[in-house]
Amino acid sequence: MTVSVKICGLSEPQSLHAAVSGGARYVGFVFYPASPRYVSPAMAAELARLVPTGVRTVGLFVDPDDDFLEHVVSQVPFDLIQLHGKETPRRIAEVKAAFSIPVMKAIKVGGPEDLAHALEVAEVADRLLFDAKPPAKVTALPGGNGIAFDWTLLAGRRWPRPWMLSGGLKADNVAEAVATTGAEALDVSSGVEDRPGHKDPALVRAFLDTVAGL
Ligand SMILES: O=C(O)c1ccccc1N[C@@H]1O[C@H](COP(=O)(O)O)[C@@H](O)[C@H]1O
Repeated sequence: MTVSVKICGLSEPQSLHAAVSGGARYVGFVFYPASPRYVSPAMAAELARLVPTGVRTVGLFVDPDDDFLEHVVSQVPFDLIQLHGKETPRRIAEVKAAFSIPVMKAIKVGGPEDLAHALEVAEVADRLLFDAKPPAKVTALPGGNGIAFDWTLLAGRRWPRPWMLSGGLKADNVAEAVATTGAEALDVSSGVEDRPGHKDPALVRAFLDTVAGL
């Protein structure tokens, strides 16, 4: 089985190179200002120039308004917009219509009830992304927290859209994550960092090598 990988939160040429040379099929840039992985549109545009044909660029946003999306999208070419906030199906449809770029919507999974919501989202989003819902007591970002969820919730489930698994993935748990969920695409951010917001090229390569060996 070929499992594709998105390395998210890239902000430097070295880690971008490690991602694309190691076989990542997607690279993600974070436009959420409170994130340690935030990149300016100008920096993302420079990095996007280094992305070879065949690797897809993803812009990650959290509840963006149209002005902010326009500001970024006019500078950086994206193959996919990732919405990682509280965007409703209606808002997802608006973003698709306004920017003509496919949308991947993050579903925060805490329990089975969140998966019912995913079916509603799948009516409008082009792709789904399952991430962990941080426990209420934890002060956390809307994503990129290195927290995994109960993967058995996805076991045996089928979805009407292509989907990615994310949340707390790293080289030493990814085999179990894929075996449990059947995921054919993965998204990783903090699991390939040596400190918050800083990708370690060696960890990026180790993750990609592990996935390639599944
Ligand atoms: O990475 C971030 O900083 C981020 C900020 C705001 C929303 C989402 C973010 N990242 C996404 O979160 C998941 C899980 O990441 P991790 O591997 O557990 O660190 C992933 O889909 C990232 O794209």
